[in-house]
Amino acid sequence: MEKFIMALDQGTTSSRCILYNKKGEIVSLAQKEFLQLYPHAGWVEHDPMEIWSTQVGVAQEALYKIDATYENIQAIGITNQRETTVVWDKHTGLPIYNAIVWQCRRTAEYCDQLKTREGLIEKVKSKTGLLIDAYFSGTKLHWILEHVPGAREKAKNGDLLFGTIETWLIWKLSMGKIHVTDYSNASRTMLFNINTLQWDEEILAELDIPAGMLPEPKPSSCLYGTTDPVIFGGSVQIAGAAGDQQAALFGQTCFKEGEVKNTYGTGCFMLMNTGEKPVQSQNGLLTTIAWGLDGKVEYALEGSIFVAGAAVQWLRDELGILHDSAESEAMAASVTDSNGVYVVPAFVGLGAPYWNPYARGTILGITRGANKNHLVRATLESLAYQTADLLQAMEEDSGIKLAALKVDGGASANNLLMQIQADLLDTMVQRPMCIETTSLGAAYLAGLATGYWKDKEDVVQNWQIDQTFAPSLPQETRQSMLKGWKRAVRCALAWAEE
Ligand SMILES: Nc1ncnc2c1ncn2[C@@H]1O[C@H](COP(=O)(O)OP(=O)(O)O)[C@@H](O)[C@H]1O
Ligand SMILES: O=P(O)(O)OC[C@H](O)CO
Repeated sequence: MEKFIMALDQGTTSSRCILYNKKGEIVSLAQKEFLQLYPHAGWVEHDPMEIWSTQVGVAQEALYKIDATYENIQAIGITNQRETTVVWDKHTGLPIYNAIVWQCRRTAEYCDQLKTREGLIEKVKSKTGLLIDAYFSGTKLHWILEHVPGAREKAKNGDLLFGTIETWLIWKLSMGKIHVTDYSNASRTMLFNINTLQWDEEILAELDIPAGMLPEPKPSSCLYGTTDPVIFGGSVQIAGAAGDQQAALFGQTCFKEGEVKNTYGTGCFMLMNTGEKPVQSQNGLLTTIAWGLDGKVEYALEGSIFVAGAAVQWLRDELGILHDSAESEAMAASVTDSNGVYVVPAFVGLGAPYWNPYARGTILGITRGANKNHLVRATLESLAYQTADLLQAMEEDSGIKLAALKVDGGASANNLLMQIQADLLDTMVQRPMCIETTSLGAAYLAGLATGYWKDKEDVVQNWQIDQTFAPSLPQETRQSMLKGWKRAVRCALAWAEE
């Protein structure tokens, strides 16, 4: 009987299940979008039960589509939107509040307070590799304990559990038996010491978080346990887990130091493998755990952009000028440039390298001739400009001049965007055949733990180029476009300062 690896990819906007064969080819795929909740300006939530029901639903659908059963599945690998925080009652299995999503800014003021505590900024940076920011799980967890009636007391009594999304899914898949996280996800909480690979007691005390509610940290490729037989009709091994951006780095087979990928999804995330040593950024990048595998841990430098494909969704859902995201390509290609229009999609503040939670979205440079096609083009360009900011920071931190950028994620399907990206970076952009590298990475991690693939060399050969985009813009035009972007960003930041 042919065996596959099941990758569960729980993203910000949809839950996906993909079954992979040995060649890393997709044999079945099912996907379901779920509700985005915006209870206040700058707040973002998901319903954890909807995350679970869509995720288990697409898993069953992916099996059903090819007439497969649990017996065809060698192992499950999970990858997930990171930082998003769930707290649930361990007796009832019910969340006590909605999941607070990574994009949510509700704890920005609390972060400002934390930053005034003596030595805490430096401590957080050296221990966790992160900055103090509302992006990470720690302050979201603190918010739930402070604001949900009775939560703090229940947590002290040991009745509540915390998890990022992979933890929540593993707990649900095992019907409450397994409470674990992997190192890559743990490294996004601002509570995890990336040097000792343990929850950091000093930071837990600063944020008043009881250690008893935290999951057990484990490598990203190992046997966590099995699913409860009720879910798929029989038990399946759960053997891989990683945050989606680290999983994409793995799926792109960036196994060597200095290799970089950029993923264009809801947000946009550039990661560079820095090997077995954590590298501290001087330019607003994060130090994070790439994965724990083969008894060791590897690290990455990361640039995080909060709004990328989400800006295209905004054109579709809030402005109604697109029917679907893919239409952005034809509309943007119908004009030769953005006609001087700049969009800074700082809808939830700005991430790397600016780290300003109060910045807000701006549209600049509008003249009477500007039309909706220019606006769409300027929005696509904003993804490429933000990426250019990251690459500059990464090259300065690492001292490495990139020869080519490997890309993936939903919006990397947009050829015009990829061409604009190559032009603005003045660097080759390489798109692989499989742009579902996030789920592929999770599949590899699970497959390596269970002997489906032998070793990393066994999967490298699966990576194949679909298209390369070469830079073709005159230097003068490029420099003037980048200069305009910097001015536009200053305006978005100035709004915050007012
Ligand atoms: N052809 C396209 N052009 C521009 N943006 C696109 C295109 N296809 C998808 N997107 C954007 O990519 C995002 C979806 O990518 P995906 O990798 O599935 O994201 P996530 O994992 O964050 O849910 C959406 O925000 C969507 O607007
Ligand atoms: O849902 P994505 O793919 O945009 O990824 C979200 C990131 O994990 C947030 O850190």
